[in-house]
Amino acid sequence: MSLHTDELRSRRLAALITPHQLSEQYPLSDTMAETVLGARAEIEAILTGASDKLLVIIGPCSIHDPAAALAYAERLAPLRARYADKLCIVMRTYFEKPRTIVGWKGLINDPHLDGSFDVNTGLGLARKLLCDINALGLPTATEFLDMVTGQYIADLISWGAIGARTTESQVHREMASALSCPVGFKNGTDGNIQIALDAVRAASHPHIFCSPDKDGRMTIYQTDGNPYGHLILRGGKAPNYDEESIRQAAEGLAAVGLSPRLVVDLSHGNSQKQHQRQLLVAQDICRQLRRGSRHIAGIMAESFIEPGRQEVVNGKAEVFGQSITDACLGWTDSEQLLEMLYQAES
Ligand SMILES: O=C[C@H](O)[C@H](O)COP(=O)(O)O
Ligand SMILES: C=C(OP(=O)(O)O)C(=O)O
Repeated sequence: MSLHTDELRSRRLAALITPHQLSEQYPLSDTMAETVLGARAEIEAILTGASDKLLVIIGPCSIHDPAAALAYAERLAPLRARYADKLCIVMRTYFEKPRTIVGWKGLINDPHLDGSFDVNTGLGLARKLLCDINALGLPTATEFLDMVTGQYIADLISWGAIGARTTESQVHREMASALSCPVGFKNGTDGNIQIALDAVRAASHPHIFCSPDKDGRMTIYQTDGNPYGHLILRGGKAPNYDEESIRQAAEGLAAVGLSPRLVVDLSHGNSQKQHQRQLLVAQDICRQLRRGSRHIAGIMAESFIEPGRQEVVNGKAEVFGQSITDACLGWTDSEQLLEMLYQAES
């Protein structure tokens, strides 16, 4: 055969480590597994309404520096314990970023921040960090964006998200139907909630899903369906955290036989990407909680050690503990946010 008709626009860079090889390097210990299984059960009870606790998914927009993320986790872990009677605090550990057009796609894709795309190193850094954080007794949350890389870390994740840009994607719904953790679906970037309601329903069904197995063999999986899919209101062209928007969304869930309990993202479209506005959104949510709202199962916040964001220059992020993607609340505001949520919970 002398003529080639495919692989004309791609070239091999390197072989990918297998999930099994990576988990041999960074194994899931019994302590970590207890953190994961305990948090998943807690979150499931919150989503069904069996528990009155508030789920709080909080942490950086993206992880770019494992040392800074671990320093943040070491601050957050004692607060998870302190507020455990009313809040279920889970750290955002986002390693894959969906981009509106192009941009840095996260620690797994480009761990050195310089376009060298050392994916095997990125996977190792991500898995090691998840082990370290779960070993602190702090559960972790992530967005599942890539169809392959989830297999390397899913055993260490207590809560998953499908993002606004992929909620309508059939393969992401199929992946969610297979995941062992509860999975939230964001409304669309334009504010469309219907696609997320459809996604929760689709993911609750069994599917045939093709994915690499833990040894990297392409495999046909039969999924069971995920009974803990739920809606995340993240705003769109306009915010959707107000009482009326939440009531309408809950009605939409109930109308199709789903639990009318949902998560509100304080950031993204709900804060119109102004990080400080997350506190204003939180005040409104606290007011709704004090008035006895049964629809708000949880919130998500973007928070790091330093407030705001920074640009990466020549592959370097100068400020320790500051986001390189969306701007985040700083630590002092994050502490205030958690105290405010705790006080609002009856
Ligand atoms: O949460 C992060 C961003 O909002 C998301 O990745 C999109 O980013 P972009 O619009 O800067 O590409
Ligand atoms: C990308 C994110 O959110 P969204 O999908 O809502 O834009 C995120 O939470 O990091």
